[in-house]
Amino acid sequence: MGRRAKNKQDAPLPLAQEKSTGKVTKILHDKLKHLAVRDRKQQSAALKNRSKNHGRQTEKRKSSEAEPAANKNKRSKQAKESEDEDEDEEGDVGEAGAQELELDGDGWDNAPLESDSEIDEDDDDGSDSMAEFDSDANAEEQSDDEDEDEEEDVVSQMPLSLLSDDEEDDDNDDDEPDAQDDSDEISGIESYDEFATDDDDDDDDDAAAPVTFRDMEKRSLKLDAKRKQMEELADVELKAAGAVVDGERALFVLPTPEEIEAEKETPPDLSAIQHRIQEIIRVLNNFSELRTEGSSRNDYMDQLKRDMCFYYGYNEFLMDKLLDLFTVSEAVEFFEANEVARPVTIRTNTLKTRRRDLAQALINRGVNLDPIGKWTKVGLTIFDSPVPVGATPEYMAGHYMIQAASSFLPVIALAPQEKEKVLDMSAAPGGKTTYCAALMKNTGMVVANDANKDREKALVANIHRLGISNTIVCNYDGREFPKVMGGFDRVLLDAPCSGTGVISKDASVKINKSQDDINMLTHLQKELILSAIDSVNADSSTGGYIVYSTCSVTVDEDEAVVNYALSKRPNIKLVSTGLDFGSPGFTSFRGHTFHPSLNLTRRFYPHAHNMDGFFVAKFKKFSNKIKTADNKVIVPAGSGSKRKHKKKKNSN
Ligand SMILES: C[S@@+](CC[C@H](N)C(=O)[O-])C[C@H]1O[C@@H](n2cnc3c(N)ncnc32)[C@H](O)[C@@H]1O
Repeated sequence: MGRRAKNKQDAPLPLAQEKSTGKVTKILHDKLKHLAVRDRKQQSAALKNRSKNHGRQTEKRKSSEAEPAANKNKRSKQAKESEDEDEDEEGDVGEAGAQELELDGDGWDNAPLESDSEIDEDDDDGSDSMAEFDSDANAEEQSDDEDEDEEEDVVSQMPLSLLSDDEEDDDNDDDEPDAQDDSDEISGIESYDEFATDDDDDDDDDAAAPVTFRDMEKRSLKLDAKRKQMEELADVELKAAGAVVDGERALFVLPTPEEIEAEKETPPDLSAIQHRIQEIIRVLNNFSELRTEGSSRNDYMDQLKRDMCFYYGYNEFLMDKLLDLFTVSEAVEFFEANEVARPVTIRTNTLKTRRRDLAQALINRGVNLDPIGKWTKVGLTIFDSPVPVGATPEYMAGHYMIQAASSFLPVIALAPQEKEKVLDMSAAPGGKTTYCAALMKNTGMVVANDANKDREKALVANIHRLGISNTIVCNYDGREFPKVMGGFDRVLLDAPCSGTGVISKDASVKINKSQDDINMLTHLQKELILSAIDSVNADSSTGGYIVYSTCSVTVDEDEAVVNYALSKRPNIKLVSTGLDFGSPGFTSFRGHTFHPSLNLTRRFYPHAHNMDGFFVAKFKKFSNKIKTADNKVIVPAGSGSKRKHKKKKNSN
């Protein structure tokens, strides 16, 4: 993964290096770099081409193969995000969302990163002084630095003739190879010939490249022969697999009950089960044409569920829940994504440092990193690190928090402002509390509560390590809250949940959840959300917001809880989370209809967003009074900034 981050870079050298590098050396260095990049491009084109040829033949058989989906998704997403990040660091979502709503003032990210925005502007000047690099440029710069090391390795392994060729050819583009290219071919440098051939064949690469070769016809014949050979090979392979006969797929037939019984007696053949999963999905996706006589959709679904439970290790309850949520193909993507660890991400503690300084410090320790994405100015993805990320001097000094990318989202949505009074109702171990405190620049007050005293130890430790001084920790059941303390400008309820969004971190969720667990959790979540709402002061001049989040993807714990809150508290409404990615929440689900505004909530999935499964809803409380059905007006204790006690009339 680190290589990916390295490869994408084409940024200036880190300043330290540039300062100490003479002009001539730099030119030479740039040439070598150009050479190495070109060489790598050629090699990857060659590889791509080969697999393309082979892939075309096997595509039919493998069309529904979901195995690489999550990884591919992840790769392209990360690459895309990184590219986007390079292009524009200004368009922060939290900020944009807040502006759009005209509710959150400047947005969270302006506060700690004023300097960043200045830097962004300066960066556009094209100046290459260190002070003018924004954090992303810096991260990029470092990756580039590593890239150069890698490139030097590549260069050192290159044939001398090729090296000198590129040196001379420095200013030429790949699409304008010169006589030197030809002479290379003549002199029989095999690798060059091969690269050129592959390049030639690669649609994605520059189309002008092939015109440089003299014996095009010979090469073309050679290429045809190679292709034919590959086709034959692929055919043999496919026929051996019994999947293709004369270009058609063989009819997939469900195993009989006897065959299923016999299967149980033999050691499980995972690849056969995986193949059957794909075949059943293929049939289900084109049922009228591909079904076999006598087998119903339910027969296929039952077999599919059995196979997926076995193959991915889920219990039937969760399998059913997830198949309610996703199409079968998407469910497979979700399962696959859960088999892959999410990238390690960290959040810069802007109370102590800036992202670019942190990135530089970590890079100096050999850490390979990149900004998470353009939606955050404080997050970094760690691709690899020679030192444990939780034990660097920067970590110890509180310069960052190891925090899942998804865990940034509710705080971005909450957008706490300086000098506000904020409640984090279930705060331990404190990723979100400490982010709130940082956005508030250690002003105002954060009340960090959690019902679990043990977990609060980590919360307290993080608060100290990160240098947070505006936060108090308390240990109540959140349901007591409006009575304990109220009148908050904003409340975050990052609710206890089943964790179905974080299976890649905790695989036990696959088998240890039942409907009873979900029922218990949703009951608690519903009580907590009402407490959270009642703890907010609707008359707050800057706030009046509640954010509800879970790391679960079940509708029971997400939309259903939010819908419940809307029905019980007519003094609130859903507003935009300010997050411009994620899927909209469900407005109806399996026969249940939710309030149409549920589409303002956001869902995040590992297979779609390369982050933990997550749900975020943001409410605005517009009144402290609740009108009941029989027209009574109730003012729940804790809504206003001060609790009002009626004076008892003295009976004497
Ligand atoms: C999802 S975790 C919170 C993670 C935390 N917000 C963070 O970002 O680090 C849910 C938390 O809810 C706490 N919790 C469970 N029941 C609670 C209750 N009745 N009142 C308050 N907190 C509760 C758990 O102890 C757990 O720490």
